[in-house]
Amino acid sequence: MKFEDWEPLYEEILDYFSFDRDADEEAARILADLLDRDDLPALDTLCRGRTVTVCGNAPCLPRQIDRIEGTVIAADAAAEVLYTRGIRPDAVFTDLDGATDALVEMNRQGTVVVAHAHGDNIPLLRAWVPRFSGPIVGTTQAEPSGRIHNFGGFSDGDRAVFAAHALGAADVRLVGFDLDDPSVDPVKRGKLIWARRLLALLGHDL
Ligand SMILES: Nc1ncnc2c1ncn2[C@@H]1O[C@H](COP(=O)(O)OP(=O)(O)OP(=O)(O)O)[C@@H](O)[C@H]1O
Ligand SMILES: Nc1nc2c(c(=O)[nH]1)N=C(CO)CN2
Ligand SMILES: [Mg+2]
Repeated sequence: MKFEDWEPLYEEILDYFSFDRDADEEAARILADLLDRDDLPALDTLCRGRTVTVCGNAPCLPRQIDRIEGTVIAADAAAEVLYTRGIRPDAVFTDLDGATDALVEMNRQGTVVVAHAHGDNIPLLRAWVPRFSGPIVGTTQAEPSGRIHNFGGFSDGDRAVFAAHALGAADVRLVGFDLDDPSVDPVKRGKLIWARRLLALLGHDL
């Protein structure tokens, strides 16, 4: 999605959650300074013309693992659910609130980390980004610039789906998405409401 098409949705999201655009922009600048590389070509190769399965972290994910096909992209903590079951994801979209040493190890083995900067994760960016030795791509939900990309989408899972489409995946499948999950807290509930609206724009009706 082009930023000019994303920006009105982004403004609505900022308003909905009372997030601060200046803080998001500051986070993007900090991430740009922390990164010495842009492994977008690796992420592009994983997606372009391929079947891509994006794994969300709903409680149903373990039961749906047998539906995974093609390139495996995990949304944040879904990566560990997969890894502990013998699947190392090809890429992980994360704002680093679910980051662990296991993600550093997956990245060392070749998993592309797609690290997202926003106004509420600046300390996490500083703590984790320097630890990744493998392929890494930086994203923002604000205006993209240089090596900091914006494919559209908001939460880790829907950003992964937006990126797969933007990078020319032939088919994008979703597993581990339960947008009516009653076990989530109110902020997460809001994020899942937005996920449903955003994913519908790409033809994923969940
Ligand atoms: N029922 C669900 N509970 C949690 N995540 C879900 C669910 N359904 C889909 N997802 C997707 O899986 C992603 C990763 O989930 P995780 O529990 O790791 O969340 P998170 O890192 O706290 O999310 P975020 O940082 O995006 O708020 C979410 O961002 C969301 O897009
Ligand atoms: N400012 C801000 N932006 C976000 C946040 C958040 O908590 N704060 N959570 C997100 C979910 O991945 C995505 N973007
Ligand atoms: Mg997260």
